[in-house]
Amino acid sequence: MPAKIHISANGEFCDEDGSVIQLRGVNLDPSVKIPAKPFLSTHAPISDSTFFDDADKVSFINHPLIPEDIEQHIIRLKSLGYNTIRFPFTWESLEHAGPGQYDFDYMDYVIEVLTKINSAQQGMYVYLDPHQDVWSRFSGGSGAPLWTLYCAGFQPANFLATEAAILHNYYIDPKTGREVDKDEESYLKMVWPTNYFKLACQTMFTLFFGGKQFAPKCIINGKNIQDYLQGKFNDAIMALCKRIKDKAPELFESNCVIGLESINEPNCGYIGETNLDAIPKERDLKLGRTPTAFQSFLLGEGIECTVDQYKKTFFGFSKGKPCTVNPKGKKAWLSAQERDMIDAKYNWERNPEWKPNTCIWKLHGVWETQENKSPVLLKPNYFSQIDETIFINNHFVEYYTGIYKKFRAFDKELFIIIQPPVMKPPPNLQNSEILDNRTICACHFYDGMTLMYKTWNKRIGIDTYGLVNKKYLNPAFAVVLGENNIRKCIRKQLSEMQKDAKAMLGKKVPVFFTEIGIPFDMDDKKAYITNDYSSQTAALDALGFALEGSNLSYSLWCYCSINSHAWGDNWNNEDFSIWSPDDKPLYHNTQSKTPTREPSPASTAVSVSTPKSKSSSLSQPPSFIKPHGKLELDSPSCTLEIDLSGFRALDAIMRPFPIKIHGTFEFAEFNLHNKSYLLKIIGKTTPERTTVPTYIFVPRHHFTPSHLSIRSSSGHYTYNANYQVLEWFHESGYQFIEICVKSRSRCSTPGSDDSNDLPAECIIS
Ligand SMILES: CC(C)CCC[C@@H](C)[C@H]1CC[C@H]2[C@@H]3CC=C4C[C@@H](O[C@@H]5O[C@H](CO)[C@@H](O)[C@H](O)[C@H]5O)CC[C@]4(C)[C@H]3CC[C@]12C
Repeated sequence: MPAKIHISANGEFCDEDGSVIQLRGVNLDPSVKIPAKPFLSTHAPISDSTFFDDADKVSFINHPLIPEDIEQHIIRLKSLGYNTIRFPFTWESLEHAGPGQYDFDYMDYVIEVLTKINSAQQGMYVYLDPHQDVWSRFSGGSGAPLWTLYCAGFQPANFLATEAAILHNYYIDPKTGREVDKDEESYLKMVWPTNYFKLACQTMFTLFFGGKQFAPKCIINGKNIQDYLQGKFNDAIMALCKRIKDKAPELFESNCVIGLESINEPNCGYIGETNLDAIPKERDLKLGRTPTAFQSFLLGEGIECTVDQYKKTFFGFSKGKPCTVNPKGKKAWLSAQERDMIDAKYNWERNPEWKPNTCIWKLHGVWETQENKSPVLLKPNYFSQIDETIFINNHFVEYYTGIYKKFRAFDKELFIIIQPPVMKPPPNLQNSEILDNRTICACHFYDGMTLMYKTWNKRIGIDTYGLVNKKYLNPAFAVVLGENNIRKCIRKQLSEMQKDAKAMLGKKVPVFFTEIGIPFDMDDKKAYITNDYSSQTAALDALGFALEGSNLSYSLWCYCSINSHAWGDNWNNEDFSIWSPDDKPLYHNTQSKTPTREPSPASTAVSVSTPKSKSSSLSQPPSFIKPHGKLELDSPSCTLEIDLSGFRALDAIMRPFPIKIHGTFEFAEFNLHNKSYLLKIIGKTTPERTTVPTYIFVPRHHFTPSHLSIRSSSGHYTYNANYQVLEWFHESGYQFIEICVKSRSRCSTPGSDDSNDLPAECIIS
């Protein structure tokens, strides 16, 4: 069983003896964003009202995985040395039928999936992610059930006409099943996040986090809508956790399920907007038709508006021709009759002041209409706050306190992972009662250029984190030139994110990149025809380089079991999966060796030692080959079966890393081009000669066992090729190890500045 994960005084993941460990893996998987029955990907056209009428009858069973296939997927992930899975699920999957009406069959299916993950060889660490994107499927993303939008008084069937949200589904021609692809009418690449600035999503997040302050009239069943929604959301998450504990307590006891993350990518909605009559200057993302907040209120009430339109150009987003949107009499709000029916169905009783068929922001006096006059924005600064940190330190903290308390009442030892808004620092919680020693901070990182342009630009890069956090007086200063500088800039961004998080939460809180990834459909999907994934490999290598430089734990976005070249991850045209059934032939085409589903021959296990080092008390015979047996390693990073088929950009995904350091981490770098790996650590001081090694994942894919060449500052090693694990028994204090392949006379890892004081090189023969 995997060892229990502890946290060191410096906020690193470690075992009970303080040996530093790294959590590495994927988000498994994005198919949880869409129902499985009926299969409703975002490229299912909406041709009639069943999309909405039957939303309470869907089932998510079989998303993320078909139970029979689980072991094979887990073996594949373990083949990369991965030990951890971020397990997204949606509120909708648990409570689609109506408030408090849980889908226990789905919960039991989740338990089945987790149990199978746990029993696949040494299992995997799993943490749960209540996932959302732009609130829900019905507002262009994933997450919340349809009834939450009804609860706010919305009529989602009219979001298309009022442009309250942009849904991929509306861009599919029901006759052909293909995407409409006519310039301004097409669904633009990465347009879905613009929903964060549209009426539906922005209102929902404002109500969820700040309903009591900004929408006091929105009272439902005696509660402000903020408390109502947060209560239902938290209860649904806890219902799943409790069901797991009741039905399969071993999943917690055996360290399979290790924790829960707070809501994915929380968003401030309108909170903090200073002028509802303008597009905020600080908004980095402007694409397609872009109404101001006030214009979106008007459109929501069926009033025609002429709105700005933005295009992506070489220089970022630039304004094009304005465009007139005419909702043709439709409103984004439920009519009196519709709302009566909905309220009767869900047993809702609303505050009589809450008028139907009316924008709730009009109801709260933000704007008004008078007969024969143009609508007037009365309070352009209604959501304005004294400074930008108000949302994170107040509204977000209030929400987080709710889930924290419920989760801690349920369990004191599991991790709780706090996730601030994307690319922003967390709240200042030092000395707060809601920060404990089993808390982790989640960060997400996406490189703006790679994400928006879907290409790996080796010449020009952007300090995305710096840009988003307004660290530059002029955005032009965020530009970096040349691939090396771009790589270093990404590394600096991740390390700054870690530093900023620790400045807010304290150094004892580990930072975990629970999402990081790249689009694979780069360069207009060229790789799917040419099989040349070099752009994707370079982009992923840059992320790997950045992460390993600080020994950061991470979960790549994503592994999608139903990925296809045609529709990517089956959601909003995204294609972030590191694996695709459509790429299964790739491995055979590009590799000389075929994947093994069996242990490799024993003769590939080799063991070498360095010559006695200057200060060494660990002198060993110059070299020996130890017949290897089972590895004494309680990490899920080990597998005897290896299956690499279907991975894309495998060279960059498959990386050496320290599974467990007998000591603490100093530095690491994997050089993909010359296949060399350098690790620097501070070995633990132990009174006796140490018998505890540092375990390093050394993938055979890069390091052919018969050609391994290793040198280090001290100690000896045993390479177990079956498990792809190197055991390095070293001395205490500053230590390094360099691993490369034998063709070169010496290892020459960039970043290594030790070349002069190295002991004699040791090469395995
Ligand atoms: C020169 C460039 C054009 C400058 C770009 C500046 C901005 C437009 C971008 C800077 C930061 C970007 C945001 C970073 C992170 C995001 C989160 C992401 O959601 C998660 O990612 C997965 C892949 O998209 C998704 O499937 C998961 O479900 C999500 O959890 C969505 C995009 C974005 C908001 C991104 C948008 C563009 C920037 C603001």
